[in-house]
Amino acid sequence: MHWLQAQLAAGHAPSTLQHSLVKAGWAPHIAQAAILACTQPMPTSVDHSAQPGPDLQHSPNEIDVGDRRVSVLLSLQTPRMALFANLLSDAECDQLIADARPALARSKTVATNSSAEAINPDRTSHGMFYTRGQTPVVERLEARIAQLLRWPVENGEGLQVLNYHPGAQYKPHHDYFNPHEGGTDALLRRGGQRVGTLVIYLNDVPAGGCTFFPETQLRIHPRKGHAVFFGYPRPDVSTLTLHAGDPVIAGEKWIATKWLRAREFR
Ligand SMILES: O=C(O)CCC(=O)C(=O)O
Ligand SMILES: [Fe+2]
Repeated sequence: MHWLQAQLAAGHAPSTLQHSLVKAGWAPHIAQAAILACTQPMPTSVDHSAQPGPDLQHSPNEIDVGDRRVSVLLSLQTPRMALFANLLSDAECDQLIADARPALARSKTVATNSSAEAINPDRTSHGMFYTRGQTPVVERLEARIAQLLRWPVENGEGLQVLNYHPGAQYKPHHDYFNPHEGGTDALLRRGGQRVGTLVIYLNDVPAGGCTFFPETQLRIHPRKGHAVFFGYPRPDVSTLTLHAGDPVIAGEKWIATKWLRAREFR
């Protein structure tokens, strides 16, 4: 830590230092966590006001996430949202799809009335979950997300990959667990509420397949390597985070979704 602090103080870029640590044999997420600890105050579980999100205080147009620079294309206060480009390279998107393909099954969503997984007719895509750090690309991506959204890797659910064919969609929903439904208590035991979502686009969709926010009439058009973040500090409709996956009209849509929990997700 002292060495890192000295290097940073001497003006070495966090991304350069991270490369050095990884070259020296550090796991990418450990290297990134060490640099994060030296450069940014980490939210802790005792800080109940902390929320995930990018640091946009000084209107940066790019954010250093360790091993690349992510562009900020759009940001909004309410709903709390940001659109990013260059989170992943084309090759990384392709790799995530290739590794997910064999594991695809009919998508399931968590039915909060039973806390069991069930086929959900509102979601006509196919999907799978990676475990945290399951592949090198997943590990790299999770480290970038932690830096980009200033939220610990451990608070993230495993990355979910969804594949939509023409006609497939995800009807309007909230990602937080409804506090008034019976199964929610059991879900909250694994890491508390969901407090933010990052939808990552893994391919270009010729037509349709936007992520749509009906309350603001905002549409995010999918673009390979881009990602949209939205945060919801309360599990409440006032966050204006109702959203949907529009039906795909032509081609296919592939996304990876990272849900962030209030606490460590186990
Ligand atoms: O398909 C989309 O664009 C949205 C996906 C989504 O809402 C989710 O994965 O929670
Ligand atoms: Fe969602």
